Amino acid sequence: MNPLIELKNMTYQAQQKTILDIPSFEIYNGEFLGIMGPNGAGKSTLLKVLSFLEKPSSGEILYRGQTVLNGQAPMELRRRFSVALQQSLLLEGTVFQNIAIGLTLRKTPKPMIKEKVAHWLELFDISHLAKKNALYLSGGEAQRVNLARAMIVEPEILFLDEPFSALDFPTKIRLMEDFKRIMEETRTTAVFVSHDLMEIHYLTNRLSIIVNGQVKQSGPTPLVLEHPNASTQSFLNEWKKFLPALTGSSFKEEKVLKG
Ligand SMILES: Nc1ncnc2c1ncn2[C@@H]1O[C@H](COP(=O)(O)OP(=O)(O)OP(=O)(O)O)[C@@H](O)[C@H]1O
Repeated sequence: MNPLIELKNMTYQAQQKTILDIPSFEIYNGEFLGIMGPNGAGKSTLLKVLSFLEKPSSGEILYRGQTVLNGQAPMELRRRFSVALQQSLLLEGTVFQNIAIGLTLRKTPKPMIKEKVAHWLELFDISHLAKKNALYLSGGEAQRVNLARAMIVEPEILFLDEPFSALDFPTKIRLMEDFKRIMEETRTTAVFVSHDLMEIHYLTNRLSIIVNGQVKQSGPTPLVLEHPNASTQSFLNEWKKFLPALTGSSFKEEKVLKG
């Protein structure tokens, strides 16, 4: 199966420092890919390169097997993706208007916009907020609007950078449950940067661990969590202390150490 996006020998440099050095990386159709790693590892930068928001310093980006010239995707290609960040960045106007933005920009006919916004308001359980000023929402409500705004354009890939991390625990759990159901129903491909192992475990089916700008381990999420390699175990073991059930309480360090 051809990946949707593929990186080959990609580096990203800033201020004479190599931030990312990634020989190969793939995003496959239909997967929910997690990207996890310590602070400053390069997760957000990788997400920006994959979503064409940042241009790599060297290497190649392929979209459906075709090289994207200079890693600089045309607007037509960038519009196939959506990005949702930790801060919901909602604009002055109603919730309805905020969710409609992507369709308005694409000059979608008004009756269709109305129909689609109603559909996504319902899916995210925020129909009652449609006429509310988007700048006066709670954190959980604002993030629901943010995700509905990203999903309404039916992106080929949804890129998420810590969208749940500012939410209190009960709000996060409720939103993650709804979000997971929506992602499964729509079969949307997603790439999800998170610090939080619980979020990664709950949502993703494949996981890449980034340390110091390099991909140190990739694989099915449960496998990576249960069997970290020599490069990822010190990072994952920190989590294991607090969430033994997620990483496998019987996780066998001795086994990994022995190879
Ligand atoms: N434009 C830039 N100029 C200089 N340094 C940069 C630039 N962009 C990123 N960096 C540095 O690259 C490193 C990786 O940053 P990035 O935000 O991608 O990491 P991260 O893994 O997402 O971090 P966190 O988990 O703390 O959000 C950091 O040390 C950051 O300071």
